[in-house]
Amino acid sequence: MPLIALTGGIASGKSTIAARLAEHGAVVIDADRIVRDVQAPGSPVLARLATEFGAEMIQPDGALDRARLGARVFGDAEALGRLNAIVHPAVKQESQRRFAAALAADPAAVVVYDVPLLVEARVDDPWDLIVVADAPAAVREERLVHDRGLDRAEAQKRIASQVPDDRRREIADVLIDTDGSLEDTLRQTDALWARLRTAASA
Ligand SMILES: CC(C)(COP(=O)(O)OP(=O)(O)OC[C@H]1O[C@@H](n2cnc3c(N)ncnc32)[C@H](O)[C@@H]1O)[C@@H](O)C(=O)NCCC(=O)NCCS
Ligand SMILES: Nc1ncnc2c1ncn2[C@@H]1O[C@H](COP(=O)(O)OP(=O)(O)OP(=O)(O)O)[C@@H](O)[C@H]1O
Repeated sequence: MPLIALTGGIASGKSTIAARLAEHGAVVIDADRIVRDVQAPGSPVLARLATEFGAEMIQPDGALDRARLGARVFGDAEALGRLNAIVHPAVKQESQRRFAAALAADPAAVVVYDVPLLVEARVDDPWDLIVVADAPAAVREERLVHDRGLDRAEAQKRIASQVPDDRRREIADVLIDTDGSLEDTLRQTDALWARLRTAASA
């Protein structure tokens, strides 16, 4: 089972690449999805977040107030570090459980882990291949403002909460340039899939 890490800064196009790989047959495991699952109402992670950041971080329906916690941590490195220390171990454990489940279901599966914070949190794991979606920070900032409706200061804080682009490029086995058209990104993704298929049958 090849285990592939797909990383990139916020709004670099990871989801676009992951969706295309899934169409080809890859099993995609999404770290942002796991984050939400381990923070579900009633979870131990959510209880620790309330202790650390205040009960007002929990909404009346029991769910995490994501906008409120985001406003608290992005732009405050110390608070972000405390958030990461609570959430990341649970995400690591759950992701490894999902990799094992994918392997058990199909030993030949190509498993792709869509993970924004690879350099920051998981670079030393035993990946067979590291794929990096790469678009300049200025382009990603525009996408956050125009496509996702973040205000500019918020977008800049999120980008600044992650390592700079060159740190991701340094660890890339495959770099997908996501600064062009969507068709360009899909073409590069198809080429990656062809490479994975060839490696699997060799
Ligand atoms: C702070 C929270 C509640 C904000 O939630 P929100 O719904 O606004 O954002 P969402 O979770 O969808 O994340 C969107 C993007 O923000 C970036 N981001 C999220 N968390 C972080 C972080 N701790 N450091 C840097 N960038 C981050 C990623 O690029 C991610 O894809 C949430 O992001 C969170 O709990 N983050 C901590 C867990 C984490 O590190 N997640 C990143 C992947 S493991
Ligand atoms: N060449 C391109 N490749 C990929 N995405 C592009 C491209 N041009 C524009 N986009 C747009 O950029 C946005 C990238 O968002 P996407 O959700 O794929 O990024 P992401 O890396 O998964 O973000 P996040 O870290 O927030 O999960 C999408 O709205 C997509 O349509």
